[in-house]
Amino acid sequence: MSSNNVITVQNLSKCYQLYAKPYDRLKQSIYPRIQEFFGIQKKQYFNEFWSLRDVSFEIKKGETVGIIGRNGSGKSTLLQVICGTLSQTAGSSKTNGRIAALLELGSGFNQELTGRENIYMNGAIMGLNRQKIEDRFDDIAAFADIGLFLEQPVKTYSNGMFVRLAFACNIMSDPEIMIIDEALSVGDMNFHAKCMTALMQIKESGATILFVSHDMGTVKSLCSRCIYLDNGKIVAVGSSADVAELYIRSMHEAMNAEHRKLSCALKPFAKSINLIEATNRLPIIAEKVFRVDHEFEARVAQHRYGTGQVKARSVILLDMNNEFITFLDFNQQVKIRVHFEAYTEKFVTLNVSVFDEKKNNITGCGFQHVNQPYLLTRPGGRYLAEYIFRMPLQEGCYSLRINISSVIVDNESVEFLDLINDAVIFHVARWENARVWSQVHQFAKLKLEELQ
Ligand SMILES: Nc1ncnc2c1ncn2[C@@H]1O[C@H](COP(=O)(O)OP(=O)(O)OP(=O)(O)O)[C@@H](O)[C@H]1O
Repeated sequence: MSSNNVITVQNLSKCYQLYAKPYDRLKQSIYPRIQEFFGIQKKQYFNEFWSLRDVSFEIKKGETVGIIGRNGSGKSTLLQVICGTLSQTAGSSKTNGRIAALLELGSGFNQELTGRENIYMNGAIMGLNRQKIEDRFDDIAAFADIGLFLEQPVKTYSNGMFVRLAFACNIMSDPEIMIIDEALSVGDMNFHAKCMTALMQIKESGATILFVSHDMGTVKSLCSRCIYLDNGKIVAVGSSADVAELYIRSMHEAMNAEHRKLSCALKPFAKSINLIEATNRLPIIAEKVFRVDHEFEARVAQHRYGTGQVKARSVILLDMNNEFITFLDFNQQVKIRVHFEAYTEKFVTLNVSVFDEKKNNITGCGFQHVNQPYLLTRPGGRYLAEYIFRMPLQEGCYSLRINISSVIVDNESVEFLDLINDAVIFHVARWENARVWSQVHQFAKLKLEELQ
C-alpha cells in the first residue's frame, strides 16, 4: 500500500450462498464431501449471489469519500469488509490507521449494559485508558444528549438515541479513519446538524472519512470524491458533484420507467386532475415568435434526459432590457425564458433551479411557487414560460437546471419529461457593499438599541 493511502481495496468480491430451502443448507454441508469421497463430481445446493464484484479503489489520507448507490448495491457490505466485520470471498482490503466505525444499528454496543458502561467499554476497545475516557466522558454525554437514558441499558434505546451515543463515542476517540453507514439519517434534524459540524471538524483535523448516504446534498457538501456502486460493481468514481449527478440521473430514469409501468393504475387520478383543471389551457398569442435554438439543443444533448414528451427548445437568461446576459451583478434581476414544445397531452409544471459549482441546489422556483396551476399541454402545443428572478448570490459560477415534469401525485411524485442540467451557465459578481457570507444573501432588517 502506498504510504499516502489509508484504505486500499483490490479486486474485492463478496459472494453469499442463497439456499432455496433450509434443507439445501444441510445437503450442502454433507453431500459434497460424500461425492468427493466417491470421486463423483461435486454438486452445489445453493445459488451464488455476488454482493460485491471486483471492486478496487484507493483512498488517500485526509480524503472524504462518499459511497452511493441504490438499495442493495453493496455499500454496507463494502464498509463491513473494510472494517473487518465481514470476510471477503476474493480480493483484499487494507487499512492504515485507527478506525471508528458506525455501521448497522446495534453493532459495537453491548445491549445489556447501560449507555455509561458502553462508553467505557467502547473507549477501552478504541485503545483509550480509563483516565482518558473519564476526561472525555462529559463531552461524550453532552454530545449524545440522551438525558437519563445514559443510565439505562442500551436495549431500551430508540434508533435515534442509539446513533447519538454511538456517534458521540466515535468522534471522541480521535479516529484516523471514520466510517459511517447511513447512520445520520436516523437522527433528528438537530442531531444531524451537530454531526455535520463534528464531521467537518474531523475532516479539518486531517482524518479520512468514508461515508455512505442516500442524501446527495450531504454527500456533495461533505465529500470531495464519490464512489458509485450498482449491483456490487463500481459504476463511477470521481468528483462528488459529477458522480452524484450521474446517480440522480439514473434514479430519475428508473423512476420514469416505474411510472410508465404504473400509468394504468394511475389513470383514475389523471382523470380527477382533468376535471379540476380542464380549463387550464392558455390563450394562443400569435404575435410572439416561438424560438428553437439548435445550438442550445446540441450543447445540452449530453446533459438532458426524460421521456421527451414535452421538450424545452430554447432556454435563455436575459436582463430586464431583454439582452442576453451571463455576467450578473450581485442581486441583479433577470428573466429566465424557456420556449417549450409538447408532443402529447400532459399536466406539466416547469421548474427552474439554480445550482452552484459543486452542484448544490441553491434556489429555484416551480409553477406551484407562483400559484400557476399545472398546464395541460396539447400535442403540437408551443409555449413560453418566463420566470423573473433576483440573484442575491455569493460571487461565483452557477448553472440553471430546467425540469419539465408531469405530475403523478400532487407535490409528491413526478415523471421527468425533460430535465436539462447546465441549461445556462452564469457568473455572479462580488457585491461591492460587503462580503457575502452565505450562498444566498438575506436582505434583513436590523433593529439595534442600547437598553438600560
Ligand atoms: N447475509 C446475507 N446473505 C445473503 N445476501 C446478503 C446478505 N447480506 C447482504 N446481502 C445482499 O447483498 C446485497 C448488498 O447488500 P448491502 O446491504 O451491502 O446493500 P446496500 O447498498 O448497503 O443497501 P441499502 O442502501 O439498502 O443499505 C443485497 O442484495 C443484499 O440482499
